[in-house]
Amino acid sequence: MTGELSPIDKAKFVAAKRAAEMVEDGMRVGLGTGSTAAWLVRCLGEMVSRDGLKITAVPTSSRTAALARDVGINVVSLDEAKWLDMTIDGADEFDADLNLIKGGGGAHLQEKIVATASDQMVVIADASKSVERLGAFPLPVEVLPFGWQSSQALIEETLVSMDVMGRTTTLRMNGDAPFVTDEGNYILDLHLKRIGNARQLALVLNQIPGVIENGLFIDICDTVVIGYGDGRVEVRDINEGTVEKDRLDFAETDNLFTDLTD
Ligand SMILES: O=C[C@H](O)[C@H](O)[C@H](O)COP(=O)(O)O
Repeated sequence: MTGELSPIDKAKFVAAKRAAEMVEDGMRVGLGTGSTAAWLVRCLGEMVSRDGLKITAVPTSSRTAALARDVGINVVSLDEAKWLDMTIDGADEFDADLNLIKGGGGAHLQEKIVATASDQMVVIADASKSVERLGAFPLPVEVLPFGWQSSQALIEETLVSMDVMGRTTTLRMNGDAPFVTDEGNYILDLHLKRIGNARQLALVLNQIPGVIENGLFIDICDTVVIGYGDGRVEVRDINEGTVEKDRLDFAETDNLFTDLTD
């Protein structure tokens, strides 16, 4: 029962459930990665099996693909789908302009490709992801394993030249070995504290040899659905501002997803 969920899980769940309502029959939908996106996949799976919703989905990671198949969603590659009506994904941070940091789960490369191949990107997040200025969450940068230390040195030089507050970078680990992305690359996490000019940093980082993609999503997200621990949901649109506030009818919900793990 959702009543047994922690407030943070309930917040993620209600955001995902509200976003799932935006999906219409026949849509081609990009499915994000992470604990919040996993709730969405479960919600959509329920709508497919219970209500006969017909969608074609493009997952943004092997984890999401496995979960989507598991819950009965029709999964295709992005090249098969070609273009998507909507992508729904989580985020590690979002600011007032709906710019994002993503990649906490190391999936931001596929996520950015899928989101930018979509008419609309909807982010689902609990309220703790809302920030005034991006950067408290370490910025993930996917790098080629070949010469990754040279790429790291160049990234650190770039941070100094841009006068960024924090300049520490760390190789993401998975136990004793480097964390490896779905594409076989490494992740460097940039501990910046506060990013002054996120737009410029996003462009500059991607110029560095060996850098595949950074986790800044600038001007990509259209809508954020924010969930709260008491079941409230808020919807913010990039053009119209807050379009829905304090909706509480998600407070008591179905007996769904008790065993969700990500
Ligand atoms: O690489 C992972 C993704 O960008 C996630 O969407 C992001 O880290 C948010 O994940 P979660 O919903 O688990 O906080």
